[in-house]
Amino acid sequence: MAVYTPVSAEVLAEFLARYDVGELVSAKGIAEGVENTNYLVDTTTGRFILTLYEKRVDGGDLPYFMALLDHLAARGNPVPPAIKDRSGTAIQTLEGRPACLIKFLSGVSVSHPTSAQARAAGVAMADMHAALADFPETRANSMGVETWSPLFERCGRSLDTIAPGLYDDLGFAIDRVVGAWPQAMLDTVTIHADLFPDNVLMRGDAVSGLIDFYFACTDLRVYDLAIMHSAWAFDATGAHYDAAIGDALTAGYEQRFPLSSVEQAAFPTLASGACVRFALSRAWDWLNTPADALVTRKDPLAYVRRLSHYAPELAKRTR
Ligand SMILES: Nc1ncnc2c1ncn2[C@@H]1O[C@H](COP(=O)(O)OP(=O)(O)O)[C@@H](O)[C@H]1O
Ligand SMILES: N[C@@H](CCOP(=O)(O)O)C(=O)O
Repeated sequence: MAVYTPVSAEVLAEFLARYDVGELVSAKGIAEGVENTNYLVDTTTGRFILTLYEKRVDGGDLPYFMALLDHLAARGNPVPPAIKDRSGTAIQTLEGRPACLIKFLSGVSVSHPTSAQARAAGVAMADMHAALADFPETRANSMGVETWSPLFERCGRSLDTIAPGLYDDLGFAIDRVVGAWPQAMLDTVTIHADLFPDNVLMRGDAVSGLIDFYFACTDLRVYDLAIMHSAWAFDATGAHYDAAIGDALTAGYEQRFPLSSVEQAAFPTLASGACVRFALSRAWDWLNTPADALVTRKDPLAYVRRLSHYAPELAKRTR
């Protein structure tokens, strides 16, 4: 579930009165998602998403995210900008939380993408990177390479309660990946940094929406592709790589941004970095979310296992 902050019909109707969006017809909490509270809101003029930003999104970052969405939407990318109220304000406060009313995009996120869908998603990422070439704002990656060792140490030996030996194995992988990180050799641009299948809406084989930009930041362009590749091209256990999906995704991306030999050589390190980054954030959540919480915890080991594909030399230390 992802309704951390309840909003009553009365409070929502009053909130919507700030906008030219008609009157409230219905509102339902959206179960998908883990970070924020999301409601599907129907009014007499249309459908919207109401998002209340919970603890992981810093309200101070919202102007950056909203400027990014406006920039992409203005260039024809299928992203949902925030709706502005009558005074031109997009970022509001509701029930003590930062909140935005957001354009609803049709489509569904697919659990098991086909090659055609993976290819279309790769094209959509490339289109997004092209459109962001002249986006002037920057934001440091809050889950970037320099944050991994500190987060790892904060998890500490408790990692071994997730799987025996995980502290040593993940520590070994982090040292190797951080030591090989190709920061200075590659383009740094604005990236999505979390373009998992659940953040891509599709209608058939066409991408109808890219959502959830709340990790967007300034980082290596091909790292964004590596994150996407690691998220799309494996089964849920992380043990089985699907080359058809991985290849289709990359081929779609390369229609616009063919990978240079330097980028190709760096790709396994970038993808291993993605494995480390998501293994760590999932492990932190695993250790800090009560087992009976309403949020479904995501399996950190599914990301540790992916390392065996990208970095076989680390495989003997990972499971
Ligand atoms: N603009 C949108 N249009 C349509 N559906 C959306 C939109 N934004 C979010 N959703 C729906 O809400 C769900 C959760 O959104 P998401 O941004 O991924 O939440 P979280 O940040 O909590 O992970 C998505 O899986 C999707 O079903
Ligand atoms: N994609 C991340 C978690 C971030 O959750 P999201 O619902 O905001 O995409 C993961 O799978 O670990």
